[in-house]
Amino acid sequence: MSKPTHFLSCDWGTSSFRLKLVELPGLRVVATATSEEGNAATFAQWQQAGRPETQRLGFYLDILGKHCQALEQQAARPLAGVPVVISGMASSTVGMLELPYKPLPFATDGSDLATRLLPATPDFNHPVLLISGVKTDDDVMRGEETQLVGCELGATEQEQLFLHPGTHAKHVSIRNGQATALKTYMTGEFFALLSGKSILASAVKKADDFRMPAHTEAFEKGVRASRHDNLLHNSFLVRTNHLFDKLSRPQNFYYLSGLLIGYELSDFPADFTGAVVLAGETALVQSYEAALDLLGITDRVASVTVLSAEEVTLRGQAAVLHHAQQTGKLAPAKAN
Ligand SMILES: O=C(O)C(=O)C[C@@H](O)[C@H](O)CO
Repeated sequence: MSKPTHFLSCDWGTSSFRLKLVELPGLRVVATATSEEGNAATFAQWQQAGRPETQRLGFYLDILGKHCQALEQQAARPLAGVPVVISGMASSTVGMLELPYKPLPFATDGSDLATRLLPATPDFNHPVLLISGVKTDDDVMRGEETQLVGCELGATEQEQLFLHPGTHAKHVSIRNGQATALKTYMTGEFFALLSGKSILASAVKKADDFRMPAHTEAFEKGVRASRHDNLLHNSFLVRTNHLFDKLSRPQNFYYLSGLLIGYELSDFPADFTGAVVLAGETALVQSYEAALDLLGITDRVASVTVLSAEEVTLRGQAAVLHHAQQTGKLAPAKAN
């Protein structure tokens, strides 16, 4: 038996599927497959198929298997036996196999997260390590716990705050190597609903050039507005900005974004002076960084460290895989 030289990293979220062939120990990505087959769409497909519950895992593994084959072709090497590590919503009610949440606190080195090993079978020739989420009495997360592990925070006495922007943004408090509290904000989901499904939809146009001065200014205007007045009132101004030609539709995109991120960050603990770790997709992280600055948070905390979603996902999954191998849950594979 020797240490594996690769693993398959699967980040299976609500709306997207990402599979990567990753080299160990350097975490270089060798091949990538992405699709819109997130857990919500896959679950809807599964329900439409009307097959018995006993076939659900196989249904999801077929999708995974199809992408493993695509990676095998891309990488031009056999991948049989290479372990797949899955984090995200695949362990939820809409995923391949529902696993119970691990109650907080959890260790930031990934050593005590709840996982399930699905051994390789003739139909699916990879062992699968499925990582479950974590919960408090009134909150949950699936996927971000693995990304938090990937931040490699270390066990310091200084309080740390993990900020993860997204559909369901997460704020997690950490001390002495333990994640102790969690709060979810539906910032991204509210943004999608307001900008896509409400009366504001015709006043907003998706844009991706935050650094354009007119866009940055509109974003900052939104963040500033969140410091006074009511969210329900301020959101309506997206419509009047458009009616009265005060902001263009792309500017309104950033104004609404600034508004919602500003309201989320108004919950940032006033007495927190520790280290902030901001991890997520580049465009969002950029906006949060700007908002933290504008709200004076950057100046009063010890540090703000920015990490990308990809690096923390890969590092987190590799750490959980390592623990599973150390504890004998997953036997080290033959050299692959
Ligand atoms: O476990 C669940 O069912 C969730 O809804 C968790 C969700 O908020 C993810 O953490 C991010 O989308």
